This record gives sequence, C-alpha cells and structure tokens, in this order.
Amino acid sequence: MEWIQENNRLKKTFKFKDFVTAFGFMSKVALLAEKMDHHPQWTNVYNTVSFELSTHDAGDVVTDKDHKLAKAIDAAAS
Ligand SMILES: C[C@H](O)[C@H](O)[C@H]1CNC2=NC(N)=NC(=O)C2=N1
Repeated sequence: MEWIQENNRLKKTFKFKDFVTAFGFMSKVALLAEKMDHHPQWTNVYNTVSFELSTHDAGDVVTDKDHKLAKAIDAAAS
C-alpha cells in the first residue's frame, strides 16, 4: 500500500510481524519526528501502525512537511 491523500490527510498503514517489531518502528519514527519537529497522528493496534499526516500550524492541511515526514517514515520501515 502507498500513501494516499484524502480529506487533507496523508494516510498509510504498515503491518509488522508482531507488536515488538511495530513498536521498534514507532520508536524510530518518534525520534525522527522529534528531529524534524513534525509529529504524526498515528494509531497502533498490535502489529499495525496507521498514520494520518497533516500540518496543524498550516490549518490542518497537507504540506511539504508531511510529504517529507512520509518519506522518512518509509525509510524507517524498510
Ligand atoms: C512549535 C512546534 O514547532 C510546532 O507546534 C510543530 C510541532 N509538530 C507539528 N506536527 C505537525 N504534524 N504539525 C504541526 O503543525 C506541527 N507543529
């Protein structure tokens, strides 16, 4: 699955083999989000992590910052 843009959100869901692997990925994303000063809206259920990215400061729309974070998230997952 790729990132899809709908309702002013950039969305993607990642599935891992188990919770520990999913949480390891989330730890990486937390650090890179902090470094980028751009933070995802996300949910985690067991081995699944879902993102809905938008830029609150820009009025909750998708900006270049979200596209950059999406790329970094993909890199963290691979
Ligand atoms: C003060 C701080 O730089 C801002 O509040 C940053 C933090 N992280 C953020 N994350 C997201 N997703 N959108 C923002 O507008 C945003 N703003």
